Amino acid sequence: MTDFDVRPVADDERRETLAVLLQSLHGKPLTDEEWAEIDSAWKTEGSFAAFDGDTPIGLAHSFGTELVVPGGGTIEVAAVDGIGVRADWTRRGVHTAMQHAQLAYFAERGKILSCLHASETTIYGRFGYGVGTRIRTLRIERPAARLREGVPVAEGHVRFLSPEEAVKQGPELYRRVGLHRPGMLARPGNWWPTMFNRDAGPQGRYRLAVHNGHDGPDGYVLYETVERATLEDPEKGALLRVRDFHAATPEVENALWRFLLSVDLVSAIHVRTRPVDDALPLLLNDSRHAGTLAVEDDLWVRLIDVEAALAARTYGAAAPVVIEVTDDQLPGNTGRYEVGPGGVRRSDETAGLRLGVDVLGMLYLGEWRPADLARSGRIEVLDADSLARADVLFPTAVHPWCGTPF
Ligand SMILES: CC(=O)SCCNC(=O)CCNC(=O)[C@H](O)C(C)(C)COP(=O)(O)OP(=O)(O)OC[C@H]1O[C@@H](n2cnc3c(N)ncnc32)[C@H](O)[C@@H]1OP(=O)(O)O
Repeated sequence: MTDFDVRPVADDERRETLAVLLQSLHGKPLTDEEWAEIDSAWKTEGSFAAFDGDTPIGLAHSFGTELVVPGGGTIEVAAVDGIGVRADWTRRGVHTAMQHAQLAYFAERGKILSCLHASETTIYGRFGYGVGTRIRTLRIERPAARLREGVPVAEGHVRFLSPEEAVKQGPELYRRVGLHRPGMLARPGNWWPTMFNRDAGPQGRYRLAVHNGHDGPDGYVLYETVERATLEDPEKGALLRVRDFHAATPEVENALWRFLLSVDLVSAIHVRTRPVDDALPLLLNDSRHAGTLAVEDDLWVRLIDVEAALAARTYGAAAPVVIEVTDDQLPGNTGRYEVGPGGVRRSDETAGLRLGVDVLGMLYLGEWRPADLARSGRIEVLDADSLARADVLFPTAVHPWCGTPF
């Protein structure tokens, strides 16, 4: 018997449930003006809230979008963009109840996968989520860092867009960049007012620098500068912090790095959300000018329909393996699957590897080598040759990367 209820969020409960989420993240409720900006974009589809009587005490919010899988195909997914429980209600099963309702809903609606960025790594594993992609945080020392001679740089020029132009042109810019890595997400219409316009729009702190090539805009970087001068060091240049950085080709990316490195009165550049295999250190005159501050978990992946998800991606050239998957929350996923370049099917054969659905989420986009997950006890190896084949089948040539905050 619980002393709270969990149910879908009604239209007229959107603002008060969002206030609970913001409070759980130590934010303030939105002003009328701020709410007006996102009102029509903050939908309720796939969102559940917990109530004590009529009072909201927790929210699990999501929106629908598409995700690129290895091989370049896209699948329909739910992006869980906000989970929070009021601090005086935590550790009483509120989140667990909202998760169960939300996962069951995703399964009923035929979602193949759900994904999220986690505030803490200890929260989501128990619900079947695993670390599907990671990010690398880079810090670049200026003014010493510059591009090496011979680095291929796209022809074109970089121009700022005004906040009004940025808000209008953001969606088209992202579309032109294209979804070119596993792990990238399409950004639906409601993503822009809630995530991008807030930073790049008229009240935002960020500048949008767009690279224009022969065929028009083909990359952009959204950044802010933070003053670092102090009484003791009045000449210290600002910190340039990158928020969103996308380019259609490596050459355009290099052109945008060249631009960032050229901004005057900047002592360091900080960029948190780069792919693990980001090429920047290799582009510089001295690779030590780009230090890696961290490699962290980024997109957490939860397979909702294991068979459909496995069938949607491609695999490396090796003979198939049979894996045995366990999923306590969505037991229909529990079973054995034969996985290989020729396709995926349910199987009655003996399994070579045994793993939980959370670990399958780690393998799914290609970020991890199965051998590393076996060494850490996450995969049970029943047949060593299956593990060797899985090491060829699952990892991708480039690291998967999301690149979209939500
Ligand atoms: C996608 C995103 O939005 S990421 C943002 C997530 N939200 C936040 O970080 C906001 C602040 N935190 C919160 O709102 C809450 O603490 C939540 C949502 C993380 C957890 O909500 P709760 O209602 O307390 O979770 P619930 O009571 O269902 O606990 C489930 C289990 O997870 C554990 N757990 C929950 N939160 C944490 C945590 N932060 N660290 C470690 N364990 C945790 C609980 O101990 C419990 O374990 P048990 O079943 O073995 O006792």
